[in-house]
Amino acid sequence: MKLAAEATTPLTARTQPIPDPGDLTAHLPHPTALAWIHHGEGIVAWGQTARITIPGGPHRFTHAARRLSDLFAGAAIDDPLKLPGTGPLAFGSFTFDPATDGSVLIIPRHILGRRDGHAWLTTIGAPTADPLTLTRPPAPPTGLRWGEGTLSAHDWQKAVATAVDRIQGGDLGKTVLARDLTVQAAQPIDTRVLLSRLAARYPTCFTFAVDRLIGATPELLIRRTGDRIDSLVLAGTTPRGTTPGEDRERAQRLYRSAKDRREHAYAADMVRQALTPLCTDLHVPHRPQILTLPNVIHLATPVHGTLAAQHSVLDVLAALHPTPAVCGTPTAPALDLIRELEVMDRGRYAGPVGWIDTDGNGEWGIALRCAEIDAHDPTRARLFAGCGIVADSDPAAELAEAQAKFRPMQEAFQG
Ligand SMILES: C=C(O[C@H]1C=CC=C(C(=O)O)[C@@H]1O)C(=O)O
Repeated sequence: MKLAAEATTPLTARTQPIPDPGDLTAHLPHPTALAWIHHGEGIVAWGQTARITIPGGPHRFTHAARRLSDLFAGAAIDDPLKLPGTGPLAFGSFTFDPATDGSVLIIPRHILGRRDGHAWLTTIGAPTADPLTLTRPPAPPTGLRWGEGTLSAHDWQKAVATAVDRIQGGDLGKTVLARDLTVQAAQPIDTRVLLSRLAARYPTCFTFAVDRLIGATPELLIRRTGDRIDSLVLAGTTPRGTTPGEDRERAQRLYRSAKDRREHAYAADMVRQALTPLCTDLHVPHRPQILTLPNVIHLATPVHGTLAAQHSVLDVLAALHPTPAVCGTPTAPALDLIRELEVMDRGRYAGPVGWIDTDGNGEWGIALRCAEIDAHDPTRARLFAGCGIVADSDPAAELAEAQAKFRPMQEAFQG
């Protein structure tokens, strides 16, 4: 496996407690930013001390973990706080398809964090004068032009109908089909504006940015804090209603829908199976809960467990990804059908996104409700949304669901 890294060796890192900075996104000095924010807490970062690019392959998480621990190994760390997210860490984002290149881990130069009444600034490498000074004020995107992505709405519904036929024919139980939209802005897109809008409007989601991929995902793939792990499995969705009464009625219909409960059970069962061998105890409720977001209502299963051994958060990711929430079940035929019917490369959409520290702790979501800014043209981006497809899925209803899932990012662009 070929890994590219560029680093100051050996790594030095200093974490300093600081007064509460308030809104984390307001302190990002550059349009390119790294972020993981939940309920206004978390970490934002900028600059690059090291970058590990990870090619596709079956052992990509293991190899990424090994390369990262080589970089962290000789580090001289001054961290009086020793909290999750203090000290040096890497942000990461992996491609959805295990076979594709494009996964990345980035050790930033500066990290600003706030959590549980603490706030801190970590500098990796030589100290610099006042890293919290804005060098360029954020500029909202203007002159937006929207376009259909790889498949038109009509062709995507045809793909959904084909998937339903294959599922009814017995090839598989569930797949997940996604589509993309494109947006063109008049100027290079400033990540900070999108981040601050998403974090303010979707505080219960995990607002993230890693290497041009930005979004606010409701789905926590895995959080590892010492030997404790948490996950929030989502699958089964209905768009929000327009009144509280309609919301209640939609939530009840979702909860009672055999189709959505089956779609959800595939995902919750797989997470239980994947985590059981890694844990001494694992709690997966038998019935899902209702999770209401500003745009959609989901079926949700919160999972908690205790790890049996020293597995890093990347080891746990390797066991989980891709879950049926984004791929389907069984995994191999579901992935083949996605490759055949979507006709696009998902890139890092629906892949794991998050951060990992030197102890192997971290928080990783599934990169949903997101956009990827073009690597070669920073005025362009692609938005993604997908839906679980089972034997009785209706293409028109899935299209409406995908449109509701595009809303957070579309509105983040629009203001
Ligand atoms: C694939 C997506 O959502 C997944 C997560 C939650 C609910 C889903 C659903 O009900 O289809 C999907 O499995 C997406 O938002 O692009």
